Amino acid sequence: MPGLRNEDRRNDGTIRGKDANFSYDAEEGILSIKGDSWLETILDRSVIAVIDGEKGGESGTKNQQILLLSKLPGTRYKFEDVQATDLPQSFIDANAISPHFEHLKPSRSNSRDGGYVRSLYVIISIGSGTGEAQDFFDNVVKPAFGASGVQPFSYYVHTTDSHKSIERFISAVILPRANEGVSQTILLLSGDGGVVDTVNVLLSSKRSEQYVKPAIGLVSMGTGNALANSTGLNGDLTRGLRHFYRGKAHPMPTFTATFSPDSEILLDEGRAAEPVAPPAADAGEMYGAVVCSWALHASLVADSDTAEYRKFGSQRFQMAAKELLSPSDGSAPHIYKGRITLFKLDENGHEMRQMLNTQEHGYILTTLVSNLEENLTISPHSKPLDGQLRIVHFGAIPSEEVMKILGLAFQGGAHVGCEAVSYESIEGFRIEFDEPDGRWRRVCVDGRIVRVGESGWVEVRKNTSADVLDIVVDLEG
Ligand SMILES: Nc1ncnc2c1ncn2[C@@H]1O[C@H](COP(=O)(O)OP(=O)(O)OP(=O)(O)O)[C@@H](O)[C@H]1O
Repeated sequence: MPGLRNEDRRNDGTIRGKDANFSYDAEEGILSIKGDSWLETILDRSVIAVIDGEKGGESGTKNQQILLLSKLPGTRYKFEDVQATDLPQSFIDANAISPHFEHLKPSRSNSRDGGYVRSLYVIISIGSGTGEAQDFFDNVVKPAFGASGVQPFSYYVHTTDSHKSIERFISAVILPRANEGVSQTILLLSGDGGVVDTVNVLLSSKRSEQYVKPAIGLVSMGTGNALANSTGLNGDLTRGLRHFYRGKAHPMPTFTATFSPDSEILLDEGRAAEPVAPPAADAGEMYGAVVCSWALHASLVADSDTAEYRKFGSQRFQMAAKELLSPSDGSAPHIYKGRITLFKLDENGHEMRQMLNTQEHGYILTTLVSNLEENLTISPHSKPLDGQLRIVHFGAIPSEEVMKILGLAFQGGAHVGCEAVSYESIEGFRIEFDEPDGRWRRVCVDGRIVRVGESGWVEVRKNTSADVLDIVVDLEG
């Protein structure tokens, strides 16, 4: 790498108490370690962070810690606090713990009554994905915190005990303190659901003048992990923990979906429902950070949200899509009917409305993120946290063509080049449904399903003024 002195990349030092020669390949992110009769390599992608010590003693030796994660067979991980001296400076720089992480260590100076003020929370969503969150906390997060000076007495752990658990915790603990002006950080071990629950509580509640946005770190434990996959949090081997140690807080883009009064959120695999709108209100609001869709996408998310389908992980979406496109009873795939109006800005920044010229639809989805799953690039032009709402739409086209388009979405988002697909940046949209059967009026807001009332409507807009939450991400990493 130009500009680097050789000793930045190559050093003699020690690791785990043994003499070693280090050489660091900054392009590949690989530290090669040569001992007497052994060799080891450490990938940046497996390093949560490096903590650099002070120079000490007459020799001027520098002590360092590498917080290292190794994947064991199956879903388990091993954390190691590797003690080293005189690591190459370029390796330290590429993996250094963020100065912002220091704020997570409590100090008496910000205490209220001589004790420590706890403003770090860990939420373990044990229902996420395939249920790895508790194990990851016990075997990785807790020891990594300990190794970096964040002791158990200085943070509060909340383990979920129901699907309402995160919402209740945010309402009862985080929101009141944010309204008192306390700066809080939450490490969330969950899928998108935990973030969306947090966004919904914060956006739907009254916030005081003193409100201080909480910051969340995300350890991705879900099935789709759209947020983690779209912000780069899943780009390493630490499930996002590396970003929590090395990143900075960035505003989290969100949108509001407003529904006509008799719309209901479906619960318990569609067997139960609760109204979106409070009683007597003329509309109900929900908030999202990922996606709002209708037609094929919403139907496949809804149909596949059963205990039976969930066993198949993210495969469940493709299985449900197949059934919708080629129903096993031999019937034709459904054509979704409704009027769609897009809200866009003209060149002077004024909002204008554009009605789609077809009232028959196959797919309509608007999103703030690039990837709905690791390999499903639904919006290839979206950049991490860019705050742009983008729409993907196609009309009623044959199932074979739909399959082809969906397949291209798994090839880096090539579907947006198809003639049948329209793809652009918008401020929002409105759908007025023309569907007598409630099954085809199901709308997906970040995985939750709303059945819009008959002849009802939904309006989605990105939130340009309400900025209620930060997310800790290392966008340069
Ligand atoms: N202890 C629990 N009991 C019942 N439900 C829970 C519990 N913990 C979490 N849940 C629920 O499980 C669901 C998990 O959602 P989450 O988004 O975290 O994971 P996912 O759906 O697997 O991933 P993704 O949204 O990224 O695809 C949420 O609805 C959450 O409220």
